[in-house]
Amino acid sequence: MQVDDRNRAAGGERDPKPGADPKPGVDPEPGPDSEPKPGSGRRPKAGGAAHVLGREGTAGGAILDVGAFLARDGSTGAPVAIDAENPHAGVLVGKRGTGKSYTLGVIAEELARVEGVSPIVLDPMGVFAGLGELPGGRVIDARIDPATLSPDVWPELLGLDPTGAAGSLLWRTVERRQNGCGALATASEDDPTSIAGILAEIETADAPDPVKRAASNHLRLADAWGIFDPAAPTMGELTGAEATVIDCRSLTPAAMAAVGHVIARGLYDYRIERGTGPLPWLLVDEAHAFLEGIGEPAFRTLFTRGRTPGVSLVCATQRPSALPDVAVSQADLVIAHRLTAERDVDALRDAQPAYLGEDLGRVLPSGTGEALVVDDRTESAHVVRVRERRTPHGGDSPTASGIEANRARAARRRNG
Ligand SMILES: Nc1ncnc2c1ncn2[C@@H]1O[C@H](COP(=O)(O)OP(=O)(O)OP(=O)(O)O)[C@@H](O)[C@H]1O
Repeated sequence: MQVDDRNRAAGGERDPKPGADPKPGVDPEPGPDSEPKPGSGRRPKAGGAAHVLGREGTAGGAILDVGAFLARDGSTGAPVAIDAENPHAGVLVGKRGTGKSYTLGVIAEELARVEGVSPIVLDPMGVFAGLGELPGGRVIDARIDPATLSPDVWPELLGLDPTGAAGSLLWRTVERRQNGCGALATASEDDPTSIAGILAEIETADAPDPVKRAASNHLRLADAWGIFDPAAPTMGELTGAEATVIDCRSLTPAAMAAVGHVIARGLYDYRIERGTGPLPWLLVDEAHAFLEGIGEPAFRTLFTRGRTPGVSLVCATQRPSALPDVAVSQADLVIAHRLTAERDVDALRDAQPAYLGEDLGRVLPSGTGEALVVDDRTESAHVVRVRERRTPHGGDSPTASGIEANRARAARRRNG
């Protein structure tokens, strides 16, 4: 492991990175990263950032100001930034209350200021609403177009065995309708891919009544999640905004997996097909909730191949052991707040053995807002203090009125 000991070596005994400034304190000479790119209104200036994580050398380009190096005595040193010029895959971990959501919010704020990128936040707790105050920022309800779910994922999404009678009836029905060759596909006044259209098609299917009933009941239950909407924003619309928060409060676990699947897969496919427009950064809080079921393979793809077409991903979770094995091992940026559960420390260390040593549990910083950042590009690790938010952070304890608002929101979803 190579540890940049400019303020505090994460690994203690390990060698500092060759060529790194061995003196604790502020790097006196900000590199060329401090030059803003000409002609870019939103592009943040580096403002003397001494160290850019996720970027080799001193090449210029967009950066995200996230905080400052943290010294052993608790003082802060040179500014620390994250590269935003290139796509990245990151994981952000830490036990409850250590600052994961807050740090994710800092990254989103910074991305919203960068020209040519578009942050999209999956917000399961409603703590990112403050980002809607950013110029061009918006908070939208979680909605997905049923047509964007391929026929094979429907049985699993609805908890049906794809090889069982009801699961395969559903699969075949969705397939026929998406191909425009269902019996009612053209007769229905509804969008042929709507839930109502699929239900109507199942009614006319040549299948035993109990099988049709089972498929229809599961479909109606899913409809009550309130997320299916043929007019849901397209990936082009999502990536066209300065910053988008997708409000996923009150969604069931299956609905979260569906939203995660559609957004993660959709952004990847969109970039593969179009290859133009702002580069999406998908920021996912409580990521383990979205990576269940049908969500998992879509995120796995983003972790392993997302950077090639230009999709960045940052997944925050208090349970790194619940992420797919590729998540931490493929991440080129690991931001670790305090972790105490042995299995979570192990998951982190096992996936990044080259950088994180046996004493990882001991060297993770303990203060709120402090994090160990592992940078795969420069093969180094640093302890940083994350800067304060510019927009309100909504991570406060739940209040009775907040819970009531959640209930009302869930009811609105159910009633369309
Ligand atoms: N960098 C920071 N600067 C100042 N305050 C911070 C910072 N990071 C976190 N905090 C404070 O700590 C609180 C908890 O942070 P946060 O909500 O991000 O925790 P979390 O790790 O996401 O917790 P949970 O897992 O419960 O969602 C915040 O409400 C904020 O007040």
